Amino acid sequence: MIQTPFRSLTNPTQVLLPPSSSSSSPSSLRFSSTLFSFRGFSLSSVTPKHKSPLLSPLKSSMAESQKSNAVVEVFEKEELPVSLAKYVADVSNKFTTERGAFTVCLSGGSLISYLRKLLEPPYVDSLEWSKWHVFWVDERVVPKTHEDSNYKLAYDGLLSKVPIPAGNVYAINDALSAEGAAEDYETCLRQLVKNGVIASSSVTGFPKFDLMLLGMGPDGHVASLFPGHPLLKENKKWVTFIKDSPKPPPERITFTFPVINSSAYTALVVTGAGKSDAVHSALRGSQNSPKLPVAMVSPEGELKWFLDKGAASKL
Ligand SMILES: O=C1O[C@H](COP(=O)(O)O)[C@@H](O)[C@H](O)[C@H]1O
Repeated sequence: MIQTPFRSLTNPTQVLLPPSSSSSSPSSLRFSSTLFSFRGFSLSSVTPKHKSPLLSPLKSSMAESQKSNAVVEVFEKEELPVSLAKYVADVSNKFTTERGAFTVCLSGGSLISYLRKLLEPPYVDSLEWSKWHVFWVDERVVPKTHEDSNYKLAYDGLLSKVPIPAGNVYAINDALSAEGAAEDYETCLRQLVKNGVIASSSVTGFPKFDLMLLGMGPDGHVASLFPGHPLLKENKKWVTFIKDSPKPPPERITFTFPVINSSAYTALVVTGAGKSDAVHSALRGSQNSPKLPVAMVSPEGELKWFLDKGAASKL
């Protein structure tokens, strides 16, 4: 399937962060005081709600790793979940219409609470939930009933409240070891690619999920891919495991970067001043500084950052 640019993701209440115009950046970015565009994808209807220092051109460039198909938006606290719900709904509508299925990957942590507006009108009644197929970007190797389970978090906060068929929710097998659960999950994904539920990237050969919803830890980790960990270099497996996660619980399974970076649409949802250093490093860091995992998110499709003012405070 050929992906066409998706053009209905604007919201007139957001502040945009301009990429640098000086540039050792590989991107072909244009910036004016209220809009910037990527590969001709122009956010021309965006009107900033308030004037922000972020709107003045900055000298530094976007980190080399962040491709030109990235959009960064900074939201007022209450507006982030509103805009995120619209974004998810737009991507869902695109894929349910085009191919009769929507494959979406969830992270754990704070992300789930930012999806809360999907549970309200118009989305709760209008989305084609029966066509959703839900996966986890990463999961902790604990029983599904455990407080640390990303499945439980998503089930309690979202999945139990919408009519997604149980068979379309792909939780890990929590009876297996970390290694076994990762293998089992990859086998499941391979089967779903074979029968056409999950698309396949013609560029990378890895599964191409319709939407990847990522969070980020204060240390810059995404999924369960932590700074300096050898798993950052995994380039063959689709799903792998970690037994020494610096953030508890220690045993987890996680998508690898080739899978994360093959997705059609990716949202990186990052809030709080405690994450501002990592955000700065990813978006403004010099090409010579060590790359945080979040800076390695560089998808084949479109990447959109959803930041609050705290997370954006050092940009
Ligand atoms: O451990 C994890 O942390 C990250 C970030 O969580 P947050 O609460 O700081 O947003 C999350 O994206 C990941 O899925 C989770 O397993």
